[in-house]
Amino acid sequence: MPTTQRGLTAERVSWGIDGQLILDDVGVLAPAGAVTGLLGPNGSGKSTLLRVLAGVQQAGRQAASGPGPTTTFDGADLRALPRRERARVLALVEQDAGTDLPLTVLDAVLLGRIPHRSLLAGDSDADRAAAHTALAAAGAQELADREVGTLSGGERQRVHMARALAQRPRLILLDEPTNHLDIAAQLHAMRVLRDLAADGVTVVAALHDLNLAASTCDHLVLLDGGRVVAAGPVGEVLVPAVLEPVYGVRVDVLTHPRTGRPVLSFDRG
Ligand SMILES: Nc1ncnc2c1ncn2[C@@H]1O[C@H](COP(=O)(O)OP(=O)(O)OP(=O)(O)O)[C@@H](O)[C@H]1O
Repeated sequence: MPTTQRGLTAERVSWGIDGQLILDDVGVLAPAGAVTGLLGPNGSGKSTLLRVLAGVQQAGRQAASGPGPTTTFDGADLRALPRRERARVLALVEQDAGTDLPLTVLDAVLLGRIPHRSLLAGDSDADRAAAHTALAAAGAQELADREVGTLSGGERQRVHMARALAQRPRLILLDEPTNHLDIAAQLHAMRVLRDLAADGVTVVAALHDLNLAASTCDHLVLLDGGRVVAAGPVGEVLVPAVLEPVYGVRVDVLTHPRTGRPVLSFDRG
């Protein structure tokens, strides 16, 4: 039965390679207008899951019989959407997505506008305005004329974010969006994600920093070994009983004196 849930719903998602199951019967719910954090140790399957959700990698079937995987957004089957249509709905910001092309930052961000214009048309004034707005929102306006290949890791990260913002997606999937960013830039990036969510966008971000997740996310999905081991509100997932067996560290949870959100402290136990 089709779901009318607003946001992203994925069910029975599996993916494997060379006989090894990397994602094992994963289900994800990412509500619209919320920031969902995708957590898990190295190699737990976060990047693979984001790529499968984005349609870059095809989900496999868990069992030969029974229903196959589903990925729906606002009730529509994402995998059934033509590629161009899907690019109008969702943006994927991958980790360290490099380019060897001699592109300026502005041109790279303008690529985000392609799904929104007719196939033979060039960039319109509106496209360029959208690109500059996205660059400003991502804190990368001063980089507009630079060549992407000459940027630092953190500068490149902002450009990836700007390209996704220029796409004006209703669903944004980000793999480690704070990678390479200094602390002020990390907080800025998470603010951008919160603002998108406030505008009704469905935001899913793979994060390693559990304190950043604690301070920013509404909803969390925790992967371990390619399976979902916990999902729910921040206060239910970021607790020692859930985190300690997954990460193999001791966890203490304090309460932030101003925000009331959890603040985590770790040691090797
Ligand atoms: N194309 C591939 N070929 C072989 N193994 C793969 C492939 N893609 C992913 N894997 C393996 O699948 C597992 C999950 O990888 P994935 O990149 O999804 O994890 P992750 O949770 O994003 O990790 P990290 O936090 O280290 O970025 C890893 O063990 C990885 O080596």
